[in-house]
Amino acid sequence: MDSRELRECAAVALSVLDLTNLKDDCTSAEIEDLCARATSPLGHTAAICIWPRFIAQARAILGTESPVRIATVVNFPSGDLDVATVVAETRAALADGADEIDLVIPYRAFMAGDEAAVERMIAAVRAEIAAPALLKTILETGELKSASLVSRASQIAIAGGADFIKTSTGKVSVNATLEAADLMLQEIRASGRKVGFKPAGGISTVKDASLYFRHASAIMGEDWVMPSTFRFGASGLFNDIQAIMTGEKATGQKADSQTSSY
Ligand SMILES: O=C[C@H](O)COP(=O)(O)O
Repeated sequence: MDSRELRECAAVALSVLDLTNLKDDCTSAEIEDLCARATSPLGHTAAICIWPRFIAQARAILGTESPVRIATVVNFPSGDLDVATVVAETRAALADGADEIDLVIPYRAFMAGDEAAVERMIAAVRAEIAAPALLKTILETGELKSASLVSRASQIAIAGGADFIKTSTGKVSVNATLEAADLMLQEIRASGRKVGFKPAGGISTVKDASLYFRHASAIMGEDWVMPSTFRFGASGLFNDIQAIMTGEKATGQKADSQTSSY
């Protein structure tokens, strides 16, 4: 990848970034900073992704006409809450001004063989969310441990009406991987539906981002990577995007390869 390609890649990564702060100790000052970075002179991100308690603050900062959407998380990060609680979280988030709900599926129940628990959760939350708001389902692929479970969880989420399937919370030891991306993208393609893909967790360089772009384009086609179908969930990627777009960081090295985890 030459320096021009890396700069182009950085610009695309910015446009599909869900700029994330889901730190347990996130502060209001950090939300102000996140909103500023999401709307910097470099261009705007697709969204910010924040804890529910900061939605109203972010909405007040961004206003109602902002191109930056507000994503939040429910049933996060354990995936263990009951359906009524998660529905209440979702309603409150939408009332506060969220545009996108990132729902952790009950992945532990799923791993124990309870597919119906996943279907019930997705159906209940889906019923609360009307366009243009979006439902993203977090599969926590690093915990699923097998390719067949990643594929099956993707199928259930897609059948349940998810607008996006997302790899990870960023809170477990294995987060986004290229192999999980491959499995999830294959399921999106096989479904024939317009479902987006969000790799999340541990993606911190534009070179990493380029590997996901390459995968997505190979499976879904060259023009598929856009905010309506592709997002990165990342807290640190913005720094590398900024360094490359402003020329602070020398470019021109080749993208590194990455190994499989299944
Ligand atoms: O949903 C996004 C992840 O929580 C972000 O994870 P990260 O902090 O490893 O980029």
